[in-house]
Amino acid sequence: MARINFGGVEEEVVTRDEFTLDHAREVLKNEVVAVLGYGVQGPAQALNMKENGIHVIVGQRENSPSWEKALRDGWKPGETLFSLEEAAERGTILQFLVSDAAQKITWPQIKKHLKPGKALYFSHGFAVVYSDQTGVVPPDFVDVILVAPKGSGTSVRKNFLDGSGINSSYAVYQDYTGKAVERTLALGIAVGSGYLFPTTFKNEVFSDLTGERGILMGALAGVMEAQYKTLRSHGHSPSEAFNETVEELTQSLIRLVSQNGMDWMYANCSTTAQRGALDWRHEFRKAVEPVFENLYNSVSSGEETRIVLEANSAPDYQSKLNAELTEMRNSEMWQAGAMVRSLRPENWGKSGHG
Ligand SMILES: NC(=O)C1=CN([C@@H]2O[C@H](COP(=O)(O)OP(=O)(O)OC[C@H]3O[C@@H](n4cnc5c(N)ncnc54)[C@H](O)[C@@H]3O)[C@@H](O)[C@H]2O)C=CC1
Ligand SMILES: CC(=O)[C@](C)(O)C(=O)O
Ligand SMILES: [Mg+2]
Ligand SMILES: [Mg+2]
Repeated sequence: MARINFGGVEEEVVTRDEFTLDHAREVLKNEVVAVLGYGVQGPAQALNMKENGIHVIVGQRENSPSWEKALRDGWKPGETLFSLEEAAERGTILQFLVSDAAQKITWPQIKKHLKPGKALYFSHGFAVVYSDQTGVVPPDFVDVILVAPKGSGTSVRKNFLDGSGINSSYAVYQDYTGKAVERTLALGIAVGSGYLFPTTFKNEVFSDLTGERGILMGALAGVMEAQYKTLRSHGHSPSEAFNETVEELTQSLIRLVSQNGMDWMYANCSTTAQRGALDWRHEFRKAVEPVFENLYNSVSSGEETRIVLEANSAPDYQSKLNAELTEMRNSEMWQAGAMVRSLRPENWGKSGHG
């Protein structure tokens, strides 16, 4: 494990140079990894592991869209594709990758198939940390481990295919076999992580729920909407408002942040922009700090979990969710966005504008 200095704080990080894929294969050579659930993370982790030479089977509800997707991806019913319970019975490592809400529902079925020495693997601390709400309390005779890729399953797969990797956090909640850490790291490398950083189940879920509700998704959309609305209310055209709010960010500036940090992005903008951004940054921070504090409290109290589980248990959940996403897609701002995207030279002739 390498000790790495992150801005003055030392942390231990595992890279795939240290924990090689060959070593991961050795650790997992007698294991059958059952990936339970084939939604977003399931396909990415299952395919990456399979292509890395790990013995993988998939468990998924039959006659569901995800079952069809598993067939299209080449998993064979009766050989490598089974019902959830059949796969849970056959697997020695059970990767519980149905949605968090479905983990609560399917837990009684899966639990039956946990035998001494098996490992129960999560990509989120959710089910275990909020066990008072989910009922997921693993028996004491299994390893309980976590590898949480810090990105969408789509990126887990895409980065694997282009030879890079995603970063993931890892944690051991319960070490029954004495080999839980080795198993966790081997799985982390096998699913395509570039490096792994340690966490706990609780820290993983608290930071993940905060991040996705915050800057990664919730704040991102909310702040963009606020700026777009302000520009529009002062008479700016949709294309101008969208370009100055989203397109310039995603096509140019955020890429510079990704490459070399915020100061470097600033340094590559005009001195006029730099002066204003350096001043206004403090205004924005002060304005949203209380919102983030409320958010964190809502995560740590279990309120966010309660909302998620309640929403997911509604019979019309999927149609309500689709309606909300459609409303977003059909808003003026994101319709303008679709048109702006179609005007990117690489998209000419593909759709939208004539
Ligand atoms: N989506 C992502 O990219 C990320 C997800 N995670 C975590 O990975 C885990 C899996 O998440 P996703 O892949 O997003 O899940 P998902 O929402 O795509 O659902 C996965 C599967 O759950 C199955 N499912 C849903 N309800 C069910 C039920 N009642 N009975 C049986 N199966 C049911 C669906 O058929 C689907 O194949 C979660 O713990 C999530 O928090 C972690 C990092 C990123
Ligand atoms: C992609 C990811 O890591 C998220 C945003 O936390 C999630 O999908 O839950
Ligand atoms: Mg996340
Ligand atoms: Mg998440």
